Amino acid sequence: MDKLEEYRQEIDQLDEQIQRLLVQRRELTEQVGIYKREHQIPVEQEGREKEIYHNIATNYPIPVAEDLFEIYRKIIAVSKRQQEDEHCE
Ligand SMILES: O=C(O)C(=O)C[C@]1(C(=O)O)C=C[C@@H](O)C=C1
Repeated sequence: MDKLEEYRQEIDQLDEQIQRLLVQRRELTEQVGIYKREHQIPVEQEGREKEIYHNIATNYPIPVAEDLFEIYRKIIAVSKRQQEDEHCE
């Protein structure tokens, strides 16, 4: 097997783990959404989002942290949309 194929197999394995974790995260944020609805708490929690970005900035050097910020902006946007949709049900 050539080297490129080997790299891609490794990427596939990592992607499986990432997807599994993202689905677990999604299930949790769904529960958070239900809790917020029951307790009339707004979906968007700016302070919590800042904490998440702060944790990333603390754990990774700038170029890596910036890439992670970009990915997390999307993850959090999707989880807020999911919670907003639950709010409408
Ligand atoms: O912590 C929350 O309140 C969540 O709903 C989770 C989450 C996230 O996806 O991490 C989503 C929306 C909030 O604005 C902040 C964080």
